[in-house]
Amino acid sequence: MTARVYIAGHRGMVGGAILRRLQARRGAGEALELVTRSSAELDLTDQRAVAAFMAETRPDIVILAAARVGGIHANNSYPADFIYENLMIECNVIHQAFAHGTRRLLQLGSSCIYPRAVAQPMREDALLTGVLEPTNEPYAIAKIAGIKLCESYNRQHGTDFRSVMPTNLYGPGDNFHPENSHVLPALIRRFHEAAREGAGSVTIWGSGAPRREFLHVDDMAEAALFVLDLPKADYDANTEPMLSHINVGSGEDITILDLARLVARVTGFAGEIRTDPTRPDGTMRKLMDVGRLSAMGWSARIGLEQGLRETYDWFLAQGAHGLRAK
Ligand SMILES: NC(=O)C1=CN([C@@H]2O[C@H](COP(=O)(O)OP(=O)(O)OC[C@H]3O[C@@H](n4cnc5c(N)ncnc54)[C@H](OP(=O)(O)O)[C@@H]3O)[C@@H](O)[C@H]2O)C=CC1
Ligand SMILES: C[C@H]1O[C@H](OP(=O)(O)OP(=O)(O)OC[C@H]2O[C@@H](n3cnc4c(=O)[nH]c(N)nc43)[C@H](O)[C@@H]2O)[C@@H](O)[C@@H](O)C1=O
Repeated sequence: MTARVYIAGHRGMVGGAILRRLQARRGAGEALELVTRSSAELDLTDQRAVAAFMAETRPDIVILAAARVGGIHANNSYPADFIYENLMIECNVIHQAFAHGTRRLLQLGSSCIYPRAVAQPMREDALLTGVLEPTNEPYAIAKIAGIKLCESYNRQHGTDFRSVMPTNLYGPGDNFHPENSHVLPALIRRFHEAAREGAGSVTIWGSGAPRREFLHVDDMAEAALFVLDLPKADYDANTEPMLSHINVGSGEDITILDLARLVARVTGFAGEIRTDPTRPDGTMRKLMDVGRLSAMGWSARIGLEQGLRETYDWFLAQGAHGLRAK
């Protein structure tokens, strides 16, 4: 029987990578009907619109990769947008999927759900054990609510709603906005422009000392579908009813200064790298414990330098007009 799969957020970096992978599987003969809507066609913060869409399409499977997403500056500048839009999207999609008989759902959270001073690497059971990082607390609260929505519907209604918690992601389709993006695309753009203009120095935000873990979006898409495809008994055997989320990461982290040096090398920038202490560092370290997922049989394949080079090639191929405006 053909499975109808709704990919929410298919125009985004992660949703796009998941869609490409599912299209390839359909092309290889798997019985899949893929349903997509842009935010202009369906605003997922609109409860009535989401209810009508779910009633019309009745997806068997929902992949929730739509969210209000941004880097440290965007999170810090628009906290109301980040908490409101993400809570609304999650409530509407998860509830209406339940109400219209979706048999399995996978939603994406984030590594920022964990307390800011938590032991590294961060285990799934560190959730709700301490104070969150203030620069992204509203977004993190919404992402924690997403996990608890899934768990609550599973416990009360017997649904099969799952959550993956990705580390910092990058790759083709990323947002290269100079202020609102995450660090990796921001640095690709800044170092590329500096190399092209022959600038003597590039300034990165904060002290350069924070450590981050980066995962290529193609690895992320593969991991998401790996978790989605697990038989329910296997998912349940590896999680607990009230601790049901699964970390996804590469298992390796790097300082922001070393990341900047790597980006400089890849983009051909040979000048000085300066730091800007007036910009926030955010959490000093975020490294996922990926033991739960690797015990199930998945681990990352794309190394940071290889992934960075591919992403830079994609960035160059877009030209200035192919990049997102905000
Ligand atoms: N990027 C990262 O480093 C990380 C991402 N994540 C999570 O992964 C998921 C995907 O992120 P990513 O692909 O990077 O984000 P993007 O910003 O690339 O994509 C998000 C997508 O969500 C859609 N969307 C946003 N608001 C609405 C709305 N109101 N109605 C309908 N659609 C909406 C947008 O659709 P449209 O284009 O049609 O407007 C957009 O394509 C998110 O849940 C995010 O929190 C987790 C950890 C790290
Ligand atoms: C995925 C994750 O993303 C966000 O958290 P974050 O990890 O702090 O994200 P970031 O990529 O923006 O920064 C990482 C580090 O890098 C430094 N940094 C240097 N120079 C630039 C720079 O030019 N831009 C940016 N954005 N950061 C820079 C920056 O100061 C910080 O120390 C949250 O949205 C959170 O909610 C979330 O889920």
